[in-house]
Amino acid sequence: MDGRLPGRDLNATALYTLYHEKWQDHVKRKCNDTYVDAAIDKLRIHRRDLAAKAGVAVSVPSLLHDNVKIATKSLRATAGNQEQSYVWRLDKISTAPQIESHATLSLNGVLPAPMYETCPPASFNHLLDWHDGDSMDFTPFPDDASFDLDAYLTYMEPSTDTDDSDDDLGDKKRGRRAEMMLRDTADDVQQKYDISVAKMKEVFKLAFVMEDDEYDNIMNAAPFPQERQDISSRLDTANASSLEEWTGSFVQKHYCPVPHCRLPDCAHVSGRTILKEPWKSPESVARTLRRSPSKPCANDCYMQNGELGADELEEWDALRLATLKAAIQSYPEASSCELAIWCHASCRQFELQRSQLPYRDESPPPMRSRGRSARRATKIEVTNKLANAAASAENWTGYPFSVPCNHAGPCDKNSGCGCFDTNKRCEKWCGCKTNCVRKLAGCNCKSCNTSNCPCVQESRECDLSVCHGGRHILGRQHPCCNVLVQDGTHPRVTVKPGTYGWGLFADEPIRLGQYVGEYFGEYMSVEREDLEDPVAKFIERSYGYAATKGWSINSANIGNETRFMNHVTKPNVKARPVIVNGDVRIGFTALAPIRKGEEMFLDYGPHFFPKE
Ligand SMILES: C[S@@+](CC[C@H](N)C(=O)[O-])C[C@H]1O[C@@H](n2cnc3c(N)ncnc32)[C@H](O)[C@@H]1O
Repeated sequence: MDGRLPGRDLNATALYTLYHEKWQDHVKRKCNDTYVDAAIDKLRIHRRDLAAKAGVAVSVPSLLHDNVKIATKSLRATAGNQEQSYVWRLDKISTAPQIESHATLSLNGVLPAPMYETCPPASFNHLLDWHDGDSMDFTPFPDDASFDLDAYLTYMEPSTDTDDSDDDLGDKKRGRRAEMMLRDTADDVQQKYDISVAKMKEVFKLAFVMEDDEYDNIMNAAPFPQERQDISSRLDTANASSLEEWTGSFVQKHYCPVPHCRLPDCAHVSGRTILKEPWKSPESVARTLRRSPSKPCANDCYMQNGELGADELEEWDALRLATLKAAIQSYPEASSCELAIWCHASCRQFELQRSQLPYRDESPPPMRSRGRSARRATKIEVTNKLANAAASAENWTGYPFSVPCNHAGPCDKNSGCGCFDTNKRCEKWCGCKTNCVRKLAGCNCKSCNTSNCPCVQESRECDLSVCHGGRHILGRQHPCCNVLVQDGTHPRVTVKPGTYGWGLFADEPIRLGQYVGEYFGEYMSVEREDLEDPVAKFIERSYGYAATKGWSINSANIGNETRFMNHVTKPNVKARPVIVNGDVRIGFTALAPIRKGEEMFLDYGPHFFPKE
């Protein structure tokens, strides 16, 4: 017993009492801009207290920035028995006293960088299911003792004012205010009652008679303490030897393999309990290795409803069959119950298709190719006009990633085709026929290292399952130079105090032109990024990288080491946005040879730092 009341005691009256308390709190607090300032102050005080406790020793190394030698000060401090490394940065090369910003500590005008410099790792870009305008709450690494979650959540509360007009903004604010109060109530309920989240959601829905959308918004984002803690405890730091390994296993545990699904812990993930082994491509596939499920699954299980009949066999296209093979090859011992989601299929249908496979599977390793189309690439089947439109990311509308179309008839203006409407190419995941003119037929070049390659011309990486008739395999008979992002091989790098706060350093020599990594983060609409701007200003760091006109990839809340690359006007690394299977991704390559231990820099462009 943890002192909580039994869940059955939570009736509507008890719930309303809690809700009413929240409502009164809210009225008292008068959540307005002053309140947001107070939250920032709280964070400042927290940091100052932490620093005040520290024993201070200062060393003065010097740094070379844009060929100017700058003296910097770094400070190591001890808080309790824990040594902390504070990073100090020079805001301006000036001896004039500076205005204090996020901390009251200052040393000759040098300001400490904020402490929460790390965040959960990502190995692909994410869009949240409650998205369309919302963003992920910042979740620091569990080792970041200084991060004050309460203060942060308070800070993130929407500011409210007395604006009672009926305009959209007023409605939106009122809606969000109600949402906050309900979330706080949910939080309280979990602390007071021994009740499962599922049960609590039920009670809420009943008591507040919510619309489905409204209910989902609140419940998906509710900071249930238990679920929150789970996220950090699920990051298995102890058993991972590198950030990459950690990232990889985190993603595998929390994201399903369905290409366009980017929902952390989606229904597929919660339904799967066994697929948590690291991804490896096995030597061969033997069906005898397969585990037998102990009970039928909920996805129209093959163990139910009698013998599987050949007449139930659906006609699957080459991509789906290749996905099926890739799934089996990756997890030979997994049952069809576990793998069916790879093909968006029922477990019964998956099992049937599986039974048609030869005993040994000869398909290529899944990391190299998500699917293998039987289609031969002979010529480019699209008009120049379409190619030009697709090549210009700036002209795109809608999401910066592929949303498969699915409709009757050809992909034209009459069919309600999303790809047509947003002027994008159809991808292999799309529901249209393989000969759809909006699909890129792939290239037929030798190695795709010139601008003659039609994929390169459209700023796309080659699709190894389509280009060269599906035989365009890295490092083999038809080597391809245009799959850097998909291949993902990059040199080792280290994150440590750099020229401006944290920086990224080469851990091994890097060749000119070598691929150095990809920028991962959260897909954020421009509107959302504007809302996050005060936070970026407060922490004095921005992590948004424009992917298209309306969207950026923002690593403020989730990202990888590349988020630590600082800016100079003569950089040694350059970014190259590229379309990979319909998604805009940002890869980096070296602009010059980089020595081991050298800091890696980007040019953020003319708009990042406003002109003085
Ligand atoms: C993408 S982050 C780079 C990593 C960052 N240094 C950190 O500690 O997390 C971008 C932020 O780094 C800092 N920064 C990078 N280059 C800078 C420069 N040349 N001058 C001043 N600040 C810079 C700014 O605070 C900027 O918002």
